Amino acid sequence: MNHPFTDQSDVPLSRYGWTPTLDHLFTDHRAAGLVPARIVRVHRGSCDVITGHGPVRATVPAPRHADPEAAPCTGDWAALRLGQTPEVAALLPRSTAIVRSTASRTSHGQVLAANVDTVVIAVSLSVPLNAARLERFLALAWGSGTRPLIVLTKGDLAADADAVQAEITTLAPGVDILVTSAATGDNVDILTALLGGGTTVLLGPSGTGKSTLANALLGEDALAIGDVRAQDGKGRHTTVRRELLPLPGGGVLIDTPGLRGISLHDAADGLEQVFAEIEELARDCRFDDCGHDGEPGCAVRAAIEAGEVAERRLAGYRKLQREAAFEASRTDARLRDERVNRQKSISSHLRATYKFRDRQR
Ligand SMILES: Nc1nc2c(ncn2[C@@H]2O[C@H](COP(=O)(O)OP(=O)(O)OP(=O)(O)O)[C@@H](O)[C@H]2O)c(=O)[nH]1
Ligand SMILES: [Zn+2]
Repeated sequence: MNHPFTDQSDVPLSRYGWTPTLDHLFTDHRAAGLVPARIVRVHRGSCDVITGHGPVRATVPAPRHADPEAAPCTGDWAALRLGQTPEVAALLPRSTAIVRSTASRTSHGQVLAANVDTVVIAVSLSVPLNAARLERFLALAWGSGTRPLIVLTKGDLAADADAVQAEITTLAPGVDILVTSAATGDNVDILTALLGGGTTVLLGPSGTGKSTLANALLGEDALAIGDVRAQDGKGRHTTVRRELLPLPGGGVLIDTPGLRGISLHDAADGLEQVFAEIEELARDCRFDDCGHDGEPGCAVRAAIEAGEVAERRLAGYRKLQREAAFEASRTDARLRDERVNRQKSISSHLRATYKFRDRQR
């Protein structure tokens, strides 16, 4: 029997997530002489892929669509035309796509990773929970068609991991929550089991412990090992980072700079990017807290009057500003409630302890 999936040449590719279902989808491509490959990293006009016979640098033909979402990205399955210059001939349909959301409605999203099964949302137990931010990450995971999994990191530093876990349970019903510690190795094996053979990405704010967790999952200092020294065209050495790494127990981990940089709660940052020209002008207003509403010496108004900036740009800017302020106040209120609740539970715990001691006397 020689089923293509059991063919020896395809065995390494199964380590990168190739399944019988994908193999079935590939039937026509195979008949056309193309070979399957998974995209490990994207460059301008080319990409690094892994095939059943090892890594290949392949060219990517100029896009037929203006839509950047149609461009290949890390995690995509490609149909490769081998030869003198290997070429990505087609992409298989994506099962999921993590798209960077843009505040501007007209611009297309940018796909950061494709065919991801599980989004691990890393939440540090060493700092107060930011519920609004967690909600944004959850929305991103669900919206991408992936399964979110909340991993509470730095369990060894937690004041009260159970309380945080309880709060998150009410926030994210039905989502698995796992308390881990890379320092003690707690629950890393369970996380490995939960991820199974699928494709995983780690999301979360900087300093949450994503790299540390990735290394624990990879079983060695593999993120560092994943950096390969390579020579570029001019003979210079550069560090090439693999952005898709096989996990020892099966499945793969995707780690791209785009995913690392994703920060959804920073609405203010987004504002500055989307309305850069208004932020720029506002710096020249006479008053620091200028509302651009008829104040003397307002540079934004002056620009509108001069026809340099459209009135509706200011209106859009104001709308987003209100949304950002609302978001921030919601977070602040949550944090306040949380502190109060934590204090309450600490006091009631202390009361119970004292009562118990009194009875012992
Ligand atoms: N005590 C303790 N410290 C941890 C744990 N996991 C990570 N850290 C520490 O937290 C710091 C940040 O960890 P990283 O893994 O670099 O965090 P990151 O999320 O990858 O950060 P970025 O690369 O900025 O996105 C490091 O100093 C780690 O040693 C843990 O389980 N327990
Ligand atoms: Zn002004």
